[in-house]
Formats: sequence, structure tokens, C-alpha cells
Amino acid sequence: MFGPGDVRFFDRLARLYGLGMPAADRGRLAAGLARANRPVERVVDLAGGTGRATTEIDAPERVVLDAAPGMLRRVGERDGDLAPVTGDARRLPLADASVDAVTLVDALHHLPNQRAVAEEVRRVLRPGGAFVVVDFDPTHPLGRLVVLAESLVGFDSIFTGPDDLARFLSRVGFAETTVVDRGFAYTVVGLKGDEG
Ligand SMILES: C[S@@+](CC[C@H](N)C(=O)[O-])C[C@H]1O[C@@H](n2cnc3c(N)ncnc32)[C@H](O)[C@@H]1O
Repeated sequence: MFGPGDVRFFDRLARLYGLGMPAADRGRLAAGLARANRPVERVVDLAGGTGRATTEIDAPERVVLDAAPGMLRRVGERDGDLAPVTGDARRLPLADASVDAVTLVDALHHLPNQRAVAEEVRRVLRPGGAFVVVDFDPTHPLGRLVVLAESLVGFDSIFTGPDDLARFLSRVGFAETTVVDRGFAYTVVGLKGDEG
């Protein structure tokens, strides 16, 4: 129903997600990134939209990657230090083993073919790099409301909750997976092993 070009829709959604939560997102992202098994210099915020969550990340190089150029045009207004990159999460325009961490905030269920996305993330991560996923938890009463509302406009989550996502990341080849945080939103981290 909605594609990556629906700038106004996603912008409103992102603003809604951001309502009173920037500090919470900052904490979740910091806790997730702290699990990386290497220094976190270069972070790619996947499906980062207008950079709402990217700006809460503490790292020297922060890339906002999104399929919608209209969303990315707003990134510079928000934070001049963020680097916007247009690209599809299923075919990342990034070299193998070129990134220390990939974040995906409130967007997992917006992406088609989550297996392809997870495999791509693993490809671009350096050994010990972290895939940090923050999303609404369908097992939490408030999270369930958001997930239900989103499913009504066509975004269905294929994961029943953070444990299911952690198992999925293990199956895709992440060496170590951890549920870092639960609640209205959860944080799940998958680490790329040293063997790639
Ligand atoms: C809910 S919004 C952005 C959320 C953003 N991470 C935040 O927290 O503000 C979901 C984003 O997914 C992007 N998107 C959808 N399909 C995509 C794809 N195949 N590759 C990359 N981005 C995609 C949309 O353009 C949109 O910006």
C-alpha cells in the first residue's frame, strides 16, 4: 500500500515514533552498540528515513541509508554531520566488511524480504560488528497496539517478538544474538563472527 516514496506518510510516522522518545532511543541504541565486538567508528542506520534516530547515535561516522530520496533530503536540515545515502536494504550499496554497526529502528516490518536484508547486513559488517534492531514489541500491550495499527495499513511483522527475531538472526548466520532490552520497544543485537 505504501512504498518507500511515501515521504509525508513516513515523516508523520517517524514524528509519532519520536514523540517524547528521543532519550529512550538514544539509550537503546547506545546499549545495543555497546555489544559490538569492535570499536564502533562507522554506523549505517538502515531505513533511517529523515535521520530521526540516527541523530541519537554516538559514533564518528553516521550514514542514513534509505530507499526514499525524499526522506533523505530532510536529513541535512536535521543534522549536518549525518551522511545520507540512497539505497535498497536488500542490495546495500556498500562494500563487504566495510561497516562496524548497522542499526534498524522502528522499520524492520517496513522492509520487504527480511532474510535478504539480514544477509546483506551480515555481508557489509566487519567481523565483530553489530546489527542492532530496535522495534515495537508485539508481546507488550502498548507495543501490540502499534504493531496492530501498522498492520492495518499494510505493514505486517513476520516476527512474534524479540526472541523470535533473535532466533531468525542466528539462522541467517549471526554468530551471537542477544535480546538486550524488552518492553514497549525491544532491542535485539546480532553479532557477526570472526570468520565472516
Ligand atoms: C518508519 S520509516 C523510518 C523509520 C526511521 N528509522 C525512524 O526511526 O525515524 C520506514 C522507512 O523504511 C524505508 N524503506 C522502505 N523500504 C525500504 C527498502 N527496501 N530499503 C531501504 N529503505 C526502505 C522507507 O523509505 C522509510 O523511510
